[in-house]
Amino acid sequence: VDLSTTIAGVKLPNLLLNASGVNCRFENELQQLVESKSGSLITKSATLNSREGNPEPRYAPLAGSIGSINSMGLPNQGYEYYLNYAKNFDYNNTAGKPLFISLAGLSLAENKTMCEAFRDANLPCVLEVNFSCPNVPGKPQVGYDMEAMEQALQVLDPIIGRPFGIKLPPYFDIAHFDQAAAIFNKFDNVVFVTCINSVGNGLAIDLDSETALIKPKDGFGGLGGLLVLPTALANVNAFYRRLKPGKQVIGCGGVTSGKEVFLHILAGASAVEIGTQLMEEGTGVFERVQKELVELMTAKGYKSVEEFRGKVKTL
Ligand SMILES: C=Cc1c(C(=O)O)[nH]c(=O)[nH]c1=O
Repeated sequence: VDLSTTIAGVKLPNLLLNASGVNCRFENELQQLVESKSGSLITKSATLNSREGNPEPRYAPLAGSIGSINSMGLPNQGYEYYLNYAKNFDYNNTAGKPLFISLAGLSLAENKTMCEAFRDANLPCVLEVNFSCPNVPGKPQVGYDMEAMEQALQVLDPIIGRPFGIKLPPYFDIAHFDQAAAIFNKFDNVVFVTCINSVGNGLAIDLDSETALIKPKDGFGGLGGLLVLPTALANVNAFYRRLKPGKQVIGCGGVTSGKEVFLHILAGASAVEIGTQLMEEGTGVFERVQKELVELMTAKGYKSVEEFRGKVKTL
C-alpha cells in the first residue's frame, strides 16, 4: 500500500506529520519527529523574536478523551532558531523526510522580515504561513479578516517567490469558504492550505472545582481533538471543492486513528496532521495510525490514497 504524497514539490514518504505547535518547539522535539514514523515534520509557528507564551496551565486534555484546549500564546524560540535548524537540516535524511516551517508573525512587517530571511537562505524547506493563531491577546486572527489576508498575500507571495501554504482557522459559513478560496485562487504560489487550526476560544470547565481548565484569557482557548473532526472534514472538503486544480489541502483536526486519516483523505486531504493525539500519545502515534490506515485501506480494497482522495459520496 502506497501512502506517499507530494506537497509543494516535496515528497513525503507517508502522508502523516505533526500539527504545528505540538512536539516541535525545540530541536530535541524536532529530532524525535525525524526519528519517528511520520512522513514529515513542521516547526512551531515562529515570530520575529522568541516568546515565552502565556502563563500555565495553558494546555489541557478534555475529559473522556474527546479533545483538548490550549492557549499557549505562541511560545517559540524566534524565527532565527528555526531558520538555523532548516540550514542544518539533513534533507537527504534516511527517512527522506521534508521539512515544513511555520511562520506566525504578529504583524505583516514581522511576516515580511521572516519570509525575506527564508527566501534569502534559499533552502528546500516549505513555508506554511499561519494566519490563524487564536491565542495572542489583542491580536485578531488574520484568517478571519479576508481583506487583511488578501493584502498580506499580496505582500508575502512575491517575497516568498516559490510554492508555499497557509494554515487556516476553521470557517463555519459557506460564504467564508467562497471568499477565502477566491483569494487563494489568485495566488499561484499558494499551493496548499492546511485546514484546520484549533477551533478558537472554547471554554473548558471542571465540574468538581467549577474552574476553567487553563489559566490564560479566563480559560478561553483553541479546541482540538476528536470533537473538532466534523468541522475539520468540512473545511478540508470545502477547500478541496473550491481551490483550482494543482492546489492541495492538508487535513488537520480530530485524528486519533487510521479511521480519521481515511476520512480526511476521503474529504480531499493530500497529507494529514496530528496534534492532540500526538500530544497525548507521543510520537509512537505515527506508526500506530499508519498501520491502522493500511489495514483499513486493505479491507476496503484500496492500494493507494489517490483511489479515494476527495471521493466522499453525497446522497
Ligand atoms: C501559533 C499559535 C497557535 C497556538 C498558540 O501558540 O497558542 N495555539 C493554537 O491552537 N494554534 C496556533 O496557531
